[in-house]
Amino acid sequence: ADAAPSAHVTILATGGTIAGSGATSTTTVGYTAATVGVERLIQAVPELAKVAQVKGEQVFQIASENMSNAHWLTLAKRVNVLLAQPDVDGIVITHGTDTLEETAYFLDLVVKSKKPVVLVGAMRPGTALSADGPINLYNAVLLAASQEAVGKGVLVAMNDQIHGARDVTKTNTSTPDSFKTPELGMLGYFQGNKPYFYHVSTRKHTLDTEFDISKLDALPQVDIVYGYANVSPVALNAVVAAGAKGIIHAGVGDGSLASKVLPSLTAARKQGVLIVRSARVGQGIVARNGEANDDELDFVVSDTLNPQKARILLMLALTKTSDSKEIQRMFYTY
Ligand SMILES: NC(=O)CC[C@H](N)C(=O)O
Repeated sequence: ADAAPSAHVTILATGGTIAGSGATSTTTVGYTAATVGVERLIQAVPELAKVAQVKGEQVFQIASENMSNAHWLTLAKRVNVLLAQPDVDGIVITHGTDTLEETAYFLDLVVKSKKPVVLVGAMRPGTALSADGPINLYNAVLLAASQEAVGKGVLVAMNDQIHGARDVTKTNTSTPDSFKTPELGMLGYFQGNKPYFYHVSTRKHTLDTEFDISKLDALPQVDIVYGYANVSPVALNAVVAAGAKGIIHAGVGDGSLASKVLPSLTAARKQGVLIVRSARVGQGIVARNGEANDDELDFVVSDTLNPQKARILLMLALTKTSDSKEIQRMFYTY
């Protein structure tokens, strides 16, 4: 018999379609997410035992549209405790795909370890024909058990591809190839039971960040307001009235600010609310002093972060400082 694999990987299960089940084998929408427990996920892929000694923990059992700041703090603290143990070599987190990229980026900024952390989900429930969960989970464990993944930051394993937390995004509502890193590029592939890396991000992550959530039990309120034709400041004003400490403006184009919205943004900034100019487009740079005079307005630009990831960085930034120049530096660092 083969010797047992030496790497120890803990699977933290949080719910999603990877733990979902549908009425029939052709049910690929309208199924129920977050029903199958972590032990059954592990039992469904006996091949995992060939690549790592696997342990499971059910951290949550939710659809990821319900992921909250509180869930993130609980999850990140658990990840840091586990990775500090000598008998844990890597972590896999099973997750709903809707906010998987957000959880991945949050962890990328707060995990204090070089050991691999890999997020994985599925686009089809386990009951479906050609369910993608089992192979995705197998690849994720393979990656978390690998030396290649050490020091690469938080990774996402989907559809035989390896993506980096900062730049990956869900691009399709339902197809198995939904996760992509358009333009900036995925990091690598799985093939023949091995991960292969080709790219690394130039941005800092994990051990090289300045963020420490170990003593936090809440994160500052940061909300996103969307730009569109015929926009009014109603949504923005509501968010400010609700007490937001920061706002991500998901502007049209390269982060343009409509003249009907600008006065409310300026007023919010004067009240101390941090304003980040981001773009709903999803790719490309929002340039400082490009589409608006950010120096004069005292706004921050998101660089290439999409709005939902800019929200995460701004929340963490606000746990350290309210200085807009410092926060701008962080947006060019992470
Ligand atoms: N494919 C999925 O995982 C989507 C299921 C659910 N909406 C979630 O994100 O948890």
